Amino acid sequence: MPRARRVGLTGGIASGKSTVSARLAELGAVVIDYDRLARDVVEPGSPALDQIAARFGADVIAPDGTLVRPALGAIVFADPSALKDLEAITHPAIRDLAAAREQGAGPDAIVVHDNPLLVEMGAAAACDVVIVVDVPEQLQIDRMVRDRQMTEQDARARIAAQASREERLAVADVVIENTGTLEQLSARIDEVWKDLVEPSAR
Ligand SMILES: CC(C)(COP(=O)(O)OP(=O)(O)OC[C@H]1O[C@@H](n2cnc3c(N)ncnc32)[C@H](O)[C@@H]1O)[C@@H](O)C(=O)NCCC(=O)NCCS
Ligand SMILES: Nc1ncnc2c1ncn2[C@@H]1O[C@H](COP(=O)(O)OP(=O)(O)OP(=O)(O)O)[C@@H](O)[C@H]1O
Repeated sequence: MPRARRVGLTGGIASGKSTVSARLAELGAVVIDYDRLARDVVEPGSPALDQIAARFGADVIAPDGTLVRPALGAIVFADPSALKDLEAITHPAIRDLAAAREQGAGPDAIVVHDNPLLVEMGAAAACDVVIVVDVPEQLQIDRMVRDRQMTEQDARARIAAQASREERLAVADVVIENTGTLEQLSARIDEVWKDLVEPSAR
């Protein structure tokens, strides 16, 4: 197997993707953070933000012109058709920005697409290697409630809006099980990185 260039990194909400991608960046990967891109495409003055205001109303725009993320989140994670509309507005711009970032990486770079919706966006097949960070649902919920002050109901609504564990695992080339300590996670990432840089027979 040739050395990977485009690596997809995914996992359910609060599975530990950002922790994994931060370590991969330290090891030398160029990381494209899709949650970050999703913020960039709705900056004040962007076409996407104008479309969001037209679809969801003035209540989701603050007086300073920025998106009120909790207000929009409350709408879309309670209503699948509203979420679909939001994604139809933002995902094309997110895809374009990701392609430009990848283009800008050097020819020898290992580019990690850190995308919570890699499976949902149909982007897994275009990756050389797909890494899935996997945790049981209850651990996702515990982390969201503990670290993000979310209610259990909000946490469950976000999980319900995403692909299932099984759907993600079905496209995984590498699974990082994140049920242990941060030290164990770090050691596992180093092992995975070694295999990305110098692939053994996979
Ligand atoms: C609804 C919004 C405003 C809520 O913002 P908020 O600050 O509360 O959450 P944030 O954007 O930081 O996302 C946190 C996590 O929620 C989950 N999540 C975000 N968007 C989605 C979605 N469309 N479907 C399922 N889960 C999602 C992801 O696990 C993500 O890591 C925001 O999530 C958004 O604009 N989503 C649509 C864009 C998108 O699909 N982003 C995901 C990366 S492509
Ligand atoms: N093995 C672990 N042990 C303890 N805490 C962990 C472990 N892995 C991750 N965490 C913590 O869990 C929280 C969620 O992790 P992280 O932000 O990396 O998840 P994520 O998948 O990127 O979430 P999101 O989908 O919202 O972007 C963070 O506070 C992180 O420090």
